[in-house]
Amino acid sequence: MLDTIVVGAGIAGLTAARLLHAAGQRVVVLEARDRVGGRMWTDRTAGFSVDRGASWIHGLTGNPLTGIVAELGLETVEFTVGSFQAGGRPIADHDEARQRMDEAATKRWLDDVETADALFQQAIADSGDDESYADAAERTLAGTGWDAERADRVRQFYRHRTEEQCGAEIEQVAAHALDEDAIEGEEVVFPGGYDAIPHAFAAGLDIRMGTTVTAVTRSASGVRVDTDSGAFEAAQVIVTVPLGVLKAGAIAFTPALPDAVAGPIARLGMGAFNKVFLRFPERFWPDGVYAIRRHGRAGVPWHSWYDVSAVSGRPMLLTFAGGDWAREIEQLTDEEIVASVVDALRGVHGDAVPDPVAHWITRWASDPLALGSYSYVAVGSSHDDHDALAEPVDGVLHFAGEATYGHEPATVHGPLLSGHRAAERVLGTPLALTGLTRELDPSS
Ligand SMILES: Cc1cc2nc3c(=O)[nH]c(=O)nc-3n(C[C@H](O)[C@H](O)[C@H](O)COP(=O)(O)OP(=O)(O)OC[C@H]3O[C@@H](n4cnc5c(N)ncnc54)[C@H](O)[C@@H]3O)c2cc1C
Repeated sequence: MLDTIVVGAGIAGLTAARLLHAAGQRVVVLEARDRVGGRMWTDRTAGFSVDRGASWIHGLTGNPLTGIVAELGLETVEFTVGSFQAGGRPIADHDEARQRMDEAATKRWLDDVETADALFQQAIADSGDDESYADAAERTLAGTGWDAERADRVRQFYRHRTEEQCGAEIEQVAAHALDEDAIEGEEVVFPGGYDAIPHAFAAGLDIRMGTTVTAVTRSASGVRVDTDSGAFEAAQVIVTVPLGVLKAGAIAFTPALPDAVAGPIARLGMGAFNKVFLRFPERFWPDGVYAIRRHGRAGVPWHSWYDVSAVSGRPMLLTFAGGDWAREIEQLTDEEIVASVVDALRGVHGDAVPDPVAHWITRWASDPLALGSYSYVAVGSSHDDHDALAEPVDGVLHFAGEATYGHEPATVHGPLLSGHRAAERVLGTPLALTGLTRELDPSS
């Protein structure tokens, strides 16, 4: 019998499997896809890297990924988005009439965001668990005494914040959802592709690709894991599939999961966030800005385009769709999506925008092995629900992965740390995180 089965070869599963293997356990990883990395997925079909899932290390300071990247010798490029902060990097802002805002107008807007954010923190602190981010935002804006147009610009900024950070509409997200989102400092991306990390972690592990888990049964002697290609037995199992997969009931748990775990699965939200990369024959946007942004009215999609030329070495822009819009575009064809993005860009830059020569579009919400992009604290849930989801069940079933790490959900380092925590619980002993990149002895 195996010591531990790990379900899912994303960063959480691979971290857990690697630490357990290094500790001498017999471990098998069951992965439904034909690749490792899960939501870390680099597309290299065009001869350069396009990260369809995670791109950024958010906050290098105190981040376990920082040391891992150094040990693996991976190339990075500094590209600080500041977790959707308003200021910082030079952004070419455009007003509702699509005119480039001058320095004074941009500063006025940034000052407004800063003023509102200070009030917003208090409004959030005063909010109960059943109140939404939208409720707190409206209370804040009402307190500013601003006219409708001025308040609406900041309102749209808040909407975009939850769409991008949570993959959800502002009304769906709990007022306290972003309380723990305090990632500061420099951020980097990977010209060679972020999935170099999961590929390095996978080396030396027994990973059964193309193996879809359908059921997990607990018994006095351990666990039985049924898949579409046979059953596996082990003393313990770590399940790292995305929250969307758990919510859909794609894996049958017997006996049924206790409320302490089933409750968080039901209460937490699974957001949708998609990327659209467009490669152009030449640059048409100004040098020295890291994004083009237009201030829109409610319901107007495509508002920010990030210059990712430094990553690919080609003239490329990246834009995002989050929340309802992310789910809507998944029903459109690639051609319809590209036309819609280009139309919005031409609204800003006019005929200077040539037809793109290539595009990459993600559809994470309809991917059956993700069913969304990342989790968020929905109205009625709390940050504690993330960690409650990881509480061991009957001492043999553990959950890990993005949605189980309350301190840093929706990141890469959060699930990495959740895999570390699960491995420690399986062994019942503290484990050093160092050594994740060390070569594994395949004979052990
Ligand atoms: C578009 C997008 C952009 C992002 N950007 C960033 C970013 O810039 N920075 C950042 O830090 N984070 C980012 N994230 C979040 C980050 O990618 C994820 O939080 C992280 O990769 C999740 O790792 P995980 O191991 O928890 O899950 P996953 O990577 O999803 O791994 C779970 C694995 O389980 C497998 N699986 C599912 N069902 C089954 C089954 N029934 N049987 C067997 N296997 C199964 C899946 O195929 C998958 O490989 C982004 C995510 C998305 C989608």
